[in-house]
Amino acid sequence: MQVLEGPDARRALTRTFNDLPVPDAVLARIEATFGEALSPTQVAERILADVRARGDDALRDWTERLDGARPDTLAVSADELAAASVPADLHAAIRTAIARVRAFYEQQPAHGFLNHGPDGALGQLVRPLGRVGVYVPGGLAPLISTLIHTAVPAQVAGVTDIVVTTPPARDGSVHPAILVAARELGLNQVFRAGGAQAIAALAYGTASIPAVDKIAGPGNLFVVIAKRLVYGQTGIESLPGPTETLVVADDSADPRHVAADLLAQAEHNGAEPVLVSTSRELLLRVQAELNGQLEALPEPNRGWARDSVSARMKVVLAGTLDEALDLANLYAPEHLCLLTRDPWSLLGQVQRAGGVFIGEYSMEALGDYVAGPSHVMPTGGTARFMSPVNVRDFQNIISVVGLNEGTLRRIGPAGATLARAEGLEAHARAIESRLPRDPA
Ligand SMILES: NC(=O)c1ccc[n+]([C@@H]2O[C@H](COP(=O)([O-])OP(=O)(O)OC[C@H]3O[C@@H](n4cnc5c(N)ncnc54)[C@H](O)[C@@H]3O)[C@@H](O)[C@H]2O)c1
Ligand SMILES: N[C@H](CO)Cc1c[nH]c[nH+]1
Ligand SMILES: [Zn+2]
Repeated sequence: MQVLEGPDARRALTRTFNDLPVPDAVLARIEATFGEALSPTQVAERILADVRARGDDALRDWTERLDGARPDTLAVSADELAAASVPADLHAAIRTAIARVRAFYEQQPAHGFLNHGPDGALGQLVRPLGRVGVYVPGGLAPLISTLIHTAVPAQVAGVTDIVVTTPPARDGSVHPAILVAARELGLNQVFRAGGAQAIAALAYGTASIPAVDKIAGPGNLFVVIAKRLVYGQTGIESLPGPTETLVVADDSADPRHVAADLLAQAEHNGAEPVLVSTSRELLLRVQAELNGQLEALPEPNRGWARDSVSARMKVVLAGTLDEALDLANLYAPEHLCLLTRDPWSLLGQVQRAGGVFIGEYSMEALGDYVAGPSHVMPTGGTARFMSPVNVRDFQNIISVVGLNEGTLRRIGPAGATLARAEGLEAHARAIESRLPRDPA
């Protein structure tokens, strides 16, 4: 285990989304699939251009090539949706998750205002977006919860037209629990498409899949890079890519729990686990725990988690908790987990993270499912300027200006003066045309 300290730790935790290293396994799969060494961006560009040009035919070809399935119909039929079923405990858990996430977002202030005062009226109208696309990852694992954690905030915002895409299994089916969750949410537009090809379909539209006003939801590198590339053609909520968890732990932390929390996220595709501790002793004990817990995982999870731990895990020894928090803010993790003697005392120092998980009973894995806030959170350092999925992502704001004559008289001259300072004479005259003329 290489333990980073001081400037080495700062260097290792400094990053931007644009220069994230691409895992060797991803590069190897690209070369095997495309027969040449391309970057994920070049791959995404190729797929986007092809789907834009050839629509559903391209979508079917890429789905066959990348997911090994060639579904006859891209849309999940109403009968298929109605027939989907899961064991009763899973069905109940889906309902619990929906209720918890809905109850959380119903508390988010998301209304506008319109103040009629002495100036006339000024305000903001808040309107739900028209049509929204929700990407549900399904490469390694069918992320049932992600559908809930993306669609519910959109519904709370008032969006009624929601289009869901998710990669199909090799037999062309969509996981029944995703269909049950869609049904519970009242969603009936579900399509079999994953990766960059799904993002292309949502952005440009195809004969089967309608173009949307905004695409939300997380995914692997190909998905988030494709989202960034289609931004402008359509909206995107953020760049929630391969997951990452930074645990800050002191000597009071239980190494079993620290290891469990790191491994829980390590089993996601391309995940990056980071441990920052003020205790060298704890780092050693967590390392031993990690090895033991890894070996106890079943396959394929063991393989997924081992890849993240061996290829990307970072271990940092900080001099103090202040330094630990400083490093966490620099890294701006998707998840920041505080496992220290007094975790609440650190909250004031948290500046940049997708979500902060405080203490023993708020493990991030619970946040993935039923805590309440959406688990769709910015990664790759983008938590410096982006936020977890929330109601505001699914609304637009329209400014309202309805001033009266008295206000025009009072503030009009300042407007005209600024217009002339900008060299914009027509602006100034438009303002002055409604001002009373100077009697002189
Ligand atoms: N940040 C968040 O909020 C958040 C939430 C949930 C999941 N995630 C992340 O979502 C990701 C899910 O990844 P996944 O791979 O399991 O599912 P995914 O659905 O994101 O990606 C699968 C798709 O990737 C495409 N693909 C795979 N290899 C390719 C290649 N070589 N070239 C072109 N396209 C290729 C295929 O089309 C496939 O359908 C994980 O990295 C996970 O951490 C993030
Ligand atoms: N931890 C992932 C990224 O926040 C979300 C997830 C879904 N299912 C399990 N985990
Ligand atoms: Zn997770």
